[in-house]
Parts: sequence; structure tokens; C-alpha cells
Amino acid sequence: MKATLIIKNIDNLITLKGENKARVKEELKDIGLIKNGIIALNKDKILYVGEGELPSDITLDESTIILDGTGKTVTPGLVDSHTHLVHGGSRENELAMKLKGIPYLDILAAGGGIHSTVKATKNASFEELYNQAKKSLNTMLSFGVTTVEAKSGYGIDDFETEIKQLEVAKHLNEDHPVDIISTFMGAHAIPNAYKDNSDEFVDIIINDMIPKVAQKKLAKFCDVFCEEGVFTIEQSKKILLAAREYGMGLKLHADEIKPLGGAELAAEIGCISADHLIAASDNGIKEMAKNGVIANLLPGTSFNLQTGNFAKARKMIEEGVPVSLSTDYNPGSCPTENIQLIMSFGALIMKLTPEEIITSVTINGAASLGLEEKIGSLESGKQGDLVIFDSPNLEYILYHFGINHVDKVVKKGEIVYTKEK
Ligand SMILES: O=C(O)CC1=NCN=C1
Ligand SMILES: [Zn+2]
Repeated sequence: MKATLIIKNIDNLITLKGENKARVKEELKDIGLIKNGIIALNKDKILYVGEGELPSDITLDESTIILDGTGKTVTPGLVDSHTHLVHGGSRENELAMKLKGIPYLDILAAGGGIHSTVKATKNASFEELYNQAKKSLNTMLSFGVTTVEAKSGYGIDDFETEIKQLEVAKHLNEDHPVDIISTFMGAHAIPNAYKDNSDEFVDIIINDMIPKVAQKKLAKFCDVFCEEGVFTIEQSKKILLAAREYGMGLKLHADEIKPLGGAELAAEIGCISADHLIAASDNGIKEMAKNGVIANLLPGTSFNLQTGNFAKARKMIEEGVPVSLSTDYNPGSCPTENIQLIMSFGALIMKLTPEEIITSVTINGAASLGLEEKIGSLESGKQGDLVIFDSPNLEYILYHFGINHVDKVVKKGEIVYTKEK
């Protein structure tokens, strides 16, 4: 079989070779590291991964691109499995409020926060949303991200704007090298018009919005902001069970700020992931482990909200919960596309090991999107998504924080990003 792209003499080739599933406990220790590695791709698929030279049955010709991996670290393409990518405007005005110690939920209750982004998203044209999201997607790609999850949720009761967000994500997925997986999140905040009767809005989401989103095939998942002053446990359950009826996978913004029991709910109804979990109870963590619910942790949000509280990542890992890490990129609680900084927070703040961290942004992130058979590890037959880091090893990427260590990004066998010298 002919190779179209070869990377050889790779100091550290990190394959994440293993079962196509979210890794837990002891599985997290083995990241499939190959010293002096070589990887060959044929078009969009991985052909061969190994040490030293290629086997004789893999041929090459003058069109084969050969890259030297000396001094480099190669990993699977990174997966940012929790973002609010498509949105209008920005919320730098909240910085002063945050620095004065005004809590996130108070800003939201006062009509700011998500509500201000809802206004900006409604007023933005399709093109403006598309261009703003494309700029962020280019930034995510430059940091090594090859697959992104993108939520709606800035239309809420303005369903046309929810659809506009999902259509932007659909078109970007078609036009841009990065793969985008969409999530419907109409249940992101209680609209002003329903503040005294949120159940009526819940019914609209269930009886009107979810069927239409499903019929248009615009979202693989449904997500709910289950939080004090937003959607209750009962409302969240009702919405997600309805979404499942329409074939959507289930995700939950759980125990982000108050310990409502979102982790327990995610385990009870079989969410593929519960996200944030800063205030998750020990019982909730145990229930998630029992039911294989992926804990999608977002340390950038904790850092940005300045609460001083972070999800109990070490405890989750010790209890056997599969863990992924994501940016939570959004204009309010976490305005950054820098997944490498999130990885460093995973180490420096959450005390995760380098092996746990790279697993959390590759195969475990892929699993939180139901893509573990296709991406998340470098093995023959899987999609040719990989990152070449200009770094002598994995630890250096985490230790030397706040910069971009990417040299090149390969998406479906094509070099789609090269760092400017
Ligand atoms: O504030 C935002 O725009 C995003 C967010 N949703 C739930 N937590 C944060
Ligand atoms: Zn979020």
C-alpha cells in the first residue's frame, strides 16, 4: 500500500493505542509511547504506526510527503469536546464586575451573562456568526484541535436564533478542516418571558424545539444547564429524556456552581458526559463511575470565574470515572480557545499526570462525543488526525505553559496548519 504522508524519527510518538473506549484507572497509565517512532498515512487513514523503519509492504513515491520528527512529539489530534463556539459579541464588560467579586449567577440573574450573549447572537447575521466562529476555529486548530463540539444555547426562546447557531456550525463543519459535532442547548437559560413559569418554556423545548432540531438533523447531542436559578433537576431530566426519544445523545452542565445533584442525574439517565462537576458530591462521583459517565472537566472556567474551586479530578480518577478535559470556550465563563493552557491547568491545578492529561484530550474526549472508533488514537485504520508538537516530550508541553507548542497539524492526512517560523 502506498503512503501519502510519512513522519519518521519521531522522538516521542504518543499513540494512545488500546481499546476504543474512554480509559479509566490503570488504563490511563499506558499512552502507547513509541520512541524513535514512525507513522505512515494513506490519504485520510492511518496505514502504519511503529518504531524505526517502515515494513517493506508500504511503498512510497515522489508524491509522498516525508516529515522529520527529530526533536518532536506526535500525538493524536486533540478533541475539544465542550465549547459554545458559535456566538455573537463578547462580554469583556463583565471583567470589572468579576473583579469586584460579583458572582456569575448574580450577573445572569440581573439580565447579563448568557442573556447578553443571547441579544448579541440574535442581532448578529449568519455571516457575522460564521466569521466570528471561523476565527476561533482557526485558533483552536492552531493549538492542535482537530475535532470540536459546538453547542447552541444563545437563542433560548428565540428558536430561529438557536437554528441559526446550529446552521452556522453545520456549514463550518462542511467548509473547515476541523470536524464539528453539534449539541442543541436551547435549555441554556430561563428566558425573561418565562421567569415566573419556566415549566412552560420546558414544554416548548420538549414539544416544539427538540422535534424540529431532530427532524433537521442539526444536533447529535442535547445539553441542559442544570443549575440554581436555571433548570432544576426535574426539568433537566424531562428535557433530556425527551431528547433521547428523538435519538440525541445526552450531556449535562452538572454541579457547575451549586451541588444540585447533576452528577447523580447524569448517572441515573445515562448521559454520555456530565460537564463542569466543580460542586459534584462524592456520591455523584461514585454513581458516575458505576455508570461509565464521562466527567468532562473545564478548569479554565474555574480559573476564569475566580471561585477558587476546581472539580475533584484526582478523586474522580481514583473512583474510576473516565475523565476528559475541554476549554468550555464561551464569551462569558471561559473566553479562551487555548486547549494547551487547559492541559497545563489539568497538571498544575488539578494534579493530573501527563498521561492522564493527554488521554483526556484525545481518546477520552473522542469517547465523550461517541467518536472513539474513529479518532482519539493513532492506530492503523483510524482517521489520520495528528499533531506534531515542537517539543522534546509530553511533559515539556504541560510545563512550559501559556504558549503554543504546535509545529504542524494533520487532518484526514492533509497538513492543514504549519506554525509560522
Ligand atoms: O456563560 C456562558 O455564556 C456559557 C455558560 N453556560 C453555562 N455556564 C457558562
Ligand atoms: Zn459550557
